[in-house]
Amino acid sequence: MDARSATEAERQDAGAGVIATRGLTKRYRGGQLAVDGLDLTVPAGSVFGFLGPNGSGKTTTIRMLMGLIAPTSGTARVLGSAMPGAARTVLPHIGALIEGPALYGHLSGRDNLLRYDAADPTADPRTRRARAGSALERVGLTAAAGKKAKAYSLGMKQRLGLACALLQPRRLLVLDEPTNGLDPQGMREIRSLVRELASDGTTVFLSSHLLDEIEQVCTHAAVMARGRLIVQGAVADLAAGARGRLTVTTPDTGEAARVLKEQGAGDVVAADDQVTADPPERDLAEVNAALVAAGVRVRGFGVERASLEDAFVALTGEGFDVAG
Ligand SMILES: Nc1ncnc2c1ncn2[C@@H]1O[C@H](COP(=O)(O)OP(=O)(O)OP(=O)(O)O)[C@@H](O)[C@H]1O
Repeated sequence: MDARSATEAERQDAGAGVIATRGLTKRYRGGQLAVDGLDLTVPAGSVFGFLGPNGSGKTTTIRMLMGLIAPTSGTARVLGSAMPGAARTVLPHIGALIEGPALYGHLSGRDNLLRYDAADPTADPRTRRARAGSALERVGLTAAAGKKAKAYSLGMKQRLGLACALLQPRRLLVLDEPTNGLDPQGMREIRSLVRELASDGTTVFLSSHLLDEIEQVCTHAAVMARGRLIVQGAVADLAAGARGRLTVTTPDTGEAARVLKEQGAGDVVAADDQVTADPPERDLAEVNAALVAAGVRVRGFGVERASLEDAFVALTGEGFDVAG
């Protein structure tokens, strides 16, 4: 693949997907089926969110994609080549941040990068400092480059890990839970950095157990539950596949709840001055009219835009509930 020109490589990615797995399965030695028949297609140029509760198989999948462990069965193609066989030629095109960056606490941010770069036999030593400088710039660490890494906040460490991944031009970035353990400010910083990195056309594959994170950052997503793929596609399409909640604002919540149930609404929940429900399969104007006819003082009536969470609940019949 080294012989291919960049445009040829991009054309190939666009056709087959930057990542494409077929029937990818991993059963650990203890018998645990961690990933079960996964068919995943990651389009070129997407920011692809790999979403699932803890233990759903995300890390195991990423480790197979990176050639760190072999699948029990099925195939994984990354940048057009079969893994784990092609790991040596494929991995140089991938920037990865998996399970937190391995940093030397006693070295400065810049020296960590220089050391990381020096471990890459293809990296020209004459341009090393310039590479480190521009990677620091991209992740916003120039001002803190001289500080020891052990004095960095978690968010700064994560950004330094990203800088390592960005030392060379990459066609694909793979980030495993990049905001895990960060405070809200740190999360915001990493999210906006990911958006920025993607804006030049680099495909970004990131895992998360946070639904709203995926909605905020990603163009595409795949949802995992218990090792299986529940759904994948463009985030806008996934959310559109589910109906949002009907919300009625009224002081007469008891009567409103009764009428909504009578009209066929599901999961009716009354609280303070609002009743929410899964909308019934009928013209909502009729539902509104029925409320008014029953004497309910309707002060607000509408269906909220469906979120990815609604889609997940609709698809699995479960809440997207994660412990930690
Ligand atoms: N090395 C291993 N040996 C045996 N079982 C494992 C191993 N690694 C993971 N598992 C099991 O495989 C399942 C999937 O784990 P995995 O780490 O891939 O999920 P995950 O979605 O990445 O979750 P998390 O966000 O908690 O890392 C879990 O039930 C886990 O306990």
